[in-house]
Amino acid sequence: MAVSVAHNIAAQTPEGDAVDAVIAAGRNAAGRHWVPATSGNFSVRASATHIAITRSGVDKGALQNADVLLQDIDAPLLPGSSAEALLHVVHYREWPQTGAIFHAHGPYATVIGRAHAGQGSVVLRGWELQKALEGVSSHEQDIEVPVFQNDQDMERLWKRIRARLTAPPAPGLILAPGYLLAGHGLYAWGRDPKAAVRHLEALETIFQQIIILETYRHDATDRL
Ligand SMILES: CSCCC(=O)C(=O)COP(=O)(O)O
Ligand SMILES: [Zn+2]
Repeated sequence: MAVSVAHNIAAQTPEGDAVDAVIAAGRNAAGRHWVPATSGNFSVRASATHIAITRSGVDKGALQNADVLLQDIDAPLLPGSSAEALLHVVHYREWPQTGAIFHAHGPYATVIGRAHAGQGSVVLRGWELQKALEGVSSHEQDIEVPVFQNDQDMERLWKRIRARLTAPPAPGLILAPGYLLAGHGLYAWGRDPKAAVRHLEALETIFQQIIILETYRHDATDRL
């Protein structure tokens, strides 16, 4: 089945649960002011071959079942799907263990991505909240969050993202379960929706803490 709209999907099925999880993720993100002006897109794996994903251009804080599509990850993208649906579908194809991908336009992630576009990554170190990321057990670990220049051509953008995520990380660095698009926002994923939202929240909060720290240091220097 290539085409399906979620208002026809029965509750308490893997597909129905995936739709519910997408709606809950959108509402949560809107409550945190991470998806202003219809931004952001959310997907949850329903099976080995299908994901539930948000329609394009809808308020992600007011999602209804009809705003969620059931997409076959090996089929062409459904009409009306998210403008960034390709970044979701190809990720699920490449990494079968990914259970949810959440994309938000939180202010701190968006600004940090733009500030670090020239370096191509942000390295996190010294933040206790790093331990909310899968596989991280210490604030002393160096976590690399890749940063990509924004691009409206999703195929070209995905080629750059894939090349980076499949390359071995530099010695001593662990790749975060997320990446930044400069001046655009943050993609984060996890084995299930709970892990994906934890990663989104941890990264957005650490970026906020970095910006507060840098502002504080800058202000303190001005006072000297
Ligand atoms: C209005 S924000 C511009 C598009 C975008 O970056 C986004 O995340 C939302 O796009 P979608 O097509 O998924 O609604
Ligand atoms: Zn976006």
